Amino acid sequence: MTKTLPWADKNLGQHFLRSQNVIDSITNDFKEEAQAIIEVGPGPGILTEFLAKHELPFFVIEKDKRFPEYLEQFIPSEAITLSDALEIHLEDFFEQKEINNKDIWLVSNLPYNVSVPLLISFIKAPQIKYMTLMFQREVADKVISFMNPKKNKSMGSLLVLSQTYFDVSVLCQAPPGAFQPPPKVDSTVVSFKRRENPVIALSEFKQFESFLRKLFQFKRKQLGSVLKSHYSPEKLADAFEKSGVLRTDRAESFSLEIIQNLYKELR
Ligand SMILES: C[S@@+](CC[C@H](N)C(=O)[O-])C[C@H]1O[C@@H](n2cnc3c(N)ncnc32)[C@H](O)[C@@H]1O
Repeated sequence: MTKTLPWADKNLGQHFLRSQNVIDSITNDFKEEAQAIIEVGPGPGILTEFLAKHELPFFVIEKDKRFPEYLEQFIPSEAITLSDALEIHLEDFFEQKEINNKDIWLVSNLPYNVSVPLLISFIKAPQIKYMTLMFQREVADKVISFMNPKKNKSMGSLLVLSQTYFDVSVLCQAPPGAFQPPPKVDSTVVSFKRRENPVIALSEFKQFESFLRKLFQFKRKQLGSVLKSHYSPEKLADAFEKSGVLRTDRAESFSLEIIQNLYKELR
């Protein structure tokens, strides 16, 4: 960086990366198959500087008006969209930028307060084939923790949605000292690769998400009582039998496969 870092705006979740190891882990996660790159929340351009070295169409979306003057050291002003990423419809955005037919790698050191809704919007955009995302560790645990498919009790919507549509793996951990200013929490970098043939088609995302909302609303309650107001007793009995679950089971302990099967039986 040639310019000194600006002061960090806490309301925008600003913690700038300073660990070269973490910067390298993220930027080295580049896949040769990627045909375009998007960075969300580039800040003053700590990752941008490295990402811009690939000779691919590259666009960034940043909310803070102070940053274009920093980012323009590395990318042309036309590549910078000054906006709230949550308000952007990604598929329209890709079309405007003429990358809607490309396989996109999306990179983001995510602002913690908006990481979950942003992740959902990334999952829904089919052009995004690869992602390298930094999360607060607790959020990363909800995406990836799946140590024992039989005993796991942390099953939830975020894990199901992420892993139905992507293969996910942890790239590295980032302690508070990896950032300036240091956050109060640990962070985790997660790598995502879109599944070519997901068990539930992306076109059913909305319906699947709404099923998961019902399923996990009371995830410690027995399945039979959680779902009884949404489906007829016959339909439920049939779906439970075909998916190999009991009405006394609790959704928090299901495997990904059981949840996908249950959805398919009940849709
Ligand atoms: C954790 S900082 C990361 C900065 C830089 N990429 C880095 O790794 O050091 C998060 C960045 O996201 C930006 N940001 C916060 N909310 C945003 C939103 N809704 N849309 C776009 N950018 C946002 C912040 O201004 C900040 O630049």
